[in-house]
Amino acid sequence: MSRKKTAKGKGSSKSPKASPSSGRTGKGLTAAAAPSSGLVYPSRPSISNSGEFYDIAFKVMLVGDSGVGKTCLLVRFKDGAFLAGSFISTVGIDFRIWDTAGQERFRSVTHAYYRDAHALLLLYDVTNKASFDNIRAWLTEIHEYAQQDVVVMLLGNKADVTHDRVVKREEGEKLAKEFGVPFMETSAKSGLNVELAFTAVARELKHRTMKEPDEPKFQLQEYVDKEMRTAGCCRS
Ligand SMILES: Nc1nc2c(ncn2[C@@H]2O[C@H](COP(=O)(O)OP(=O)(O)OP(=O)(O)O)[C@@H](O)[C@H]2O)c(=O)[nH]1
Ligand SMILES: [Mg+2]
Repeated sequence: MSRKKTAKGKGSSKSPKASPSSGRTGKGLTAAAAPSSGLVYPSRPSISNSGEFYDIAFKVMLVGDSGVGKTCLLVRFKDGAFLAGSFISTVGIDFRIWDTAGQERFRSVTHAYYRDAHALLLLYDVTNKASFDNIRAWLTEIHEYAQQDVVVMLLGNKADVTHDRVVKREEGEKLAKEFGVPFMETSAKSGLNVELAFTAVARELKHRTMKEPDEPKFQLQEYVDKEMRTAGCCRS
């Protein structure tokens, strides 16, 4: 999603806007506090941990009930690792990665961060029916607090679990269709579709930003389905 610049780069040629803060979530996705125009043109290029520069930054957030695996999904994407064992619930907001807390008591804090988010990855846990049932409430909340054109993708996480699964993939697909959002199942444990979830959102955001007026819209769900077919990974 980000266009790399050389270390000598001085930001975009378009009029620069100061970005209050920025942080890298990994692999080309840059999370930043962004103006509501949708694009971030930092006064100086964002620099990643690996020393690469980017001149476009998007703010992507992970949301969903406590325990659905938001932190694990991000850690898997960023570090390629799985946080097994004890569950350390996120407190408030993790600024490093724009990972939000799912617990109700932090909701007022996380609302404040929706406003300038460009994309939201909305997670439920396929082994937790309540987390799936709460998706409608999450979508209502997103509608209320986020930008109208925010990119939302629904993710059914913990797809690696078989015996304790209580939400079928078809149910996730149906709900996503009802709300007109793209959907896929993921697993922070096995890595299933994790990279794809982030890159698909990144492609959508980049396409929106770069697209010529007469160019057709990027079809996120089509892209995801095609990628999954190519990988031969997840459709039964
Ligand atoms: N089997 C399996 N377990 C997972 C997966 N993702 C997360 N978990 C487990 O689920 C628990 C909760 O994961 P977290 O990532 O901390 O959940 P969270 O959504 O960040 O929770 P809050 O920070 O409270 O909002 C942990 O014990 C993880 O090990 C997954 O894909 N598969
Ligand atoms: Mg967390």
